[in-house]
Amino acid sequence: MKLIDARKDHFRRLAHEQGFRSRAAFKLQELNKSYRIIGPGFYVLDLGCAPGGWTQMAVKLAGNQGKVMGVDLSYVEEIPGAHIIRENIEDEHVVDEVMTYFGRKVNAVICDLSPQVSGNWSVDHAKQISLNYDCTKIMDKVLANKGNAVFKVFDGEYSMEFRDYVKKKFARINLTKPSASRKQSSELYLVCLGFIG
Ligand SMILES: C[S@@+](CC[C@H](N)C(=O)[O-])C[C@H]1O[C@@H](n2cnc3c(N)ncnc32)[C@H](O)[C@@H]1O
Repeated sequence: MKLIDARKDHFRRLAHEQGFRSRAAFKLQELNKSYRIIGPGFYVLDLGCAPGGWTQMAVKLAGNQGKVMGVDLSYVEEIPGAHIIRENIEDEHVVDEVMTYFGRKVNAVICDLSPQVSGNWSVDHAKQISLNYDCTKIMDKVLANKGNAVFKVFDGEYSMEFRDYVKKKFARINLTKPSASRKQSSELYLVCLGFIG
């Protein structure tokens, strides 16, 4: 077995053992250990949440006093402790649904969006970055002052432009790759701390 397959297998097994729906949950856990994106009592919005690994991890990190909402185009099976809506994040009314559910601004927005991949990297990359810009439109309206965010980024031509766009909105940002993410995949995570608005 190749090393990459062994690592994938390791995180898949771990996800199964610990009841997480995707091994992606461990990427969020690892990022959170380094950057404390989500703390106890946080209100968390998860954009592009299916099948729900990040949402499950967010529920765990935010604890009993926290509140978590997930949004996805796809159906997501119920997750105890989270409110899930099936919506397109490009639709403007998502903001209203978010504010109605939380009743106030949130402490963290987590975005792990991927478009339907075509196999043509430049097209997939451009679409993924465009989804991230849509997330920032929601984020600008719902994230509280000093809140945190994380974005998956398909690395490519427009990544740095996106990083620079987001940079102005936060006190601190860092583009990083958790070890739970395959080395071969061109995905990075942009961690953003201290929303300035
Ligand atoms: C990599 S998956 C997310 C995995 C998730 N974080 C987890 O841990 O289980 C990316 C998701 O983005 C969703 N997505 C893509 N475009 C979307 C859109 N316009 N609105 C809502 N969700 C979208 C996809 O349906 C897909 O479920």
